[in-house]
Amino acid sequence: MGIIEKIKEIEFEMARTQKNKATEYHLGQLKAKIAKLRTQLLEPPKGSSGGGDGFEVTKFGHGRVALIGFPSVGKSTLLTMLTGTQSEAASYEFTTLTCIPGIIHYNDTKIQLLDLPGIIEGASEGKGRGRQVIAVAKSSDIVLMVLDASKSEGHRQILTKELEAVGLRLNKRPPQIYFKKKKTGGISFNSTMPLTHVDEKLCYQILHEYKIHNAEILFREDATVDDFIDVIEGNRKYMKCVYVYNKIDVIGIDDVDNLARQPNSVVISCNLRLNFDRLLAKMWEEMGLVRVYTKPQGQQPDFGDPVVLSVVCNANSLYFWTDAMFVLVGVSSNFGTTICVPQDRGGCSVEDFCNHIHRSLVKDVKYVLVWGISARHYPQHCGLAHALHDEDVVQVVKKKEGNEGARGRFKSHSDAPARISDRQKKAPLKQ
Ligand SMILES: Nc1nc2c(ncn2[C@@H]2O[C@H](COP(=O)(O)OP(=O)(O)OP(=O)(O)O)[C@@H](O)[C@H]2O)c(=O)[nH]1
Ligand SMILES: [K+]
Ligand SMILES: [Mg+2]
Repeated sequence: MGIIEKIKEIEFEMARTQKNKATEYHLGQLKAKIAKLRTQLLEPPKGSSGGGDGFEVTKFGHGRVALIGFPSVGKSTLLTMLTGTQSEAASYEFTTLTCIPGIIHYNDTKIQLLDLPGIIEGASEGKGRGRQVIAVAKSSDIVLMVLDASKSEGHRQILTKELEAVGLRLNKRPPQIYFKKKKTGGISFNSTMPLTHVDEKLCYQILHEYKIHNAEILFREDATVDDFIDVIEGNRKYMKCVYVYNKIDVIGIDDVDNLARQPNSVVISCNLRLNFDRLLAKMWEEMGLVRVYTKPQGQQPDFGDPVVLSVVCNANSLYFWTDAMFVLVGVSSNFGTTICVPQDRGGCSVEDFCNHIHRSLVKDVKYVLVWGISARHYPQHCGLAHALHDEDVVQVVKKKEGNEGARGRFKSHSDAPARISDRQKKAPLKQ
């Protein structure tokens, strides 16, 4: 029996199992079994070099955005309109058969937009070109899920399920569960709050399914079985997704209004060129790009040529959320728990900025001067760990130079008010 048949069989068993306290452990185990099989499915077949007829497109620009959707929802039309790169569009399904890249110029940055073939239900199991399309989605910074506003809302759920089946988690942050495999010592299970979805026994059973007998586990939130399995699998990718409802020219205003109010959604019409500004602004916001302007001593920065950093980690580590719900660096959220910040926080520290300019720069840096939202006063004297904000201006002071004038100059700023006033914000950057 193939992997897909095995998954189908377990799904069937789950569907006919009643959900109650008595079957909870059994269902949990079945979920773990499916997760293991899905991971197997993702491994390239033995003997292949892993790739082959994929859509390898070289990364370009400061970020990558993939257009994912059912056939004929208007992905190619949208790519052509936003980037000027021609991608064939037609009224029949599967017009696009490969990956077509285009470039969006936005806020002084270049963003690579990828048009892809339509995907259909079963894509995660290899239907159509689903697997290749999903691989491209995974290589992107965010996904624009393009939907036909005149079609059923169910399409969004089907696509989300397909992407989840291959380990993508859309608009979710990683579960706050600490998990570490050990060589000896058995299982130590703890939680910082009462758990309502799982208990110790259920977690033991799932660990048993994975043949894990020694591990340290700490639940820092009231997570579910699925969250726990995600943490054990460790290969999940947490991505932002914007739902783009196209073709609003063919539906009524009440329906448009409804769709526009859904979270993370933007309504557009390619035919009428409607709401592209909003779409681009939303895309930009979700990408979490940080533009930093380099200021040579005694000169104005070049505001047309930023160093572009990203606060969104591609790995499973920390995900910075722009939503008000989750607070940036390690402060408490409105769940009353502390969001822990792993060692490798995003990529927007002064150190990341220096590495962007030149690998060897970091060791020569004495400190940097920062103007902008991340600075408490202007200019703030910052070390390598300081987290930069979009549109900050940075002047690097190297070790040799630092001993001379700069320190004295910094002192004169030390009695500046701790908060930035509007007047200060507008003040010219002298230094
Ligand atoms: N009414 C309306 N039709 C649109 C709109 N945008 C695109 N279309 C039409 O929808 C059809 C499909 O457009 P495509 O851009 O080829 O769609 P696609 O998603 O790239 O399709 P595949 O490549 O086949 O997956 C074309 O006939 C377009 O003219 C829109 O905003 N309104
Ligand atoms: K089409
Ligand atoms: Mg197309």
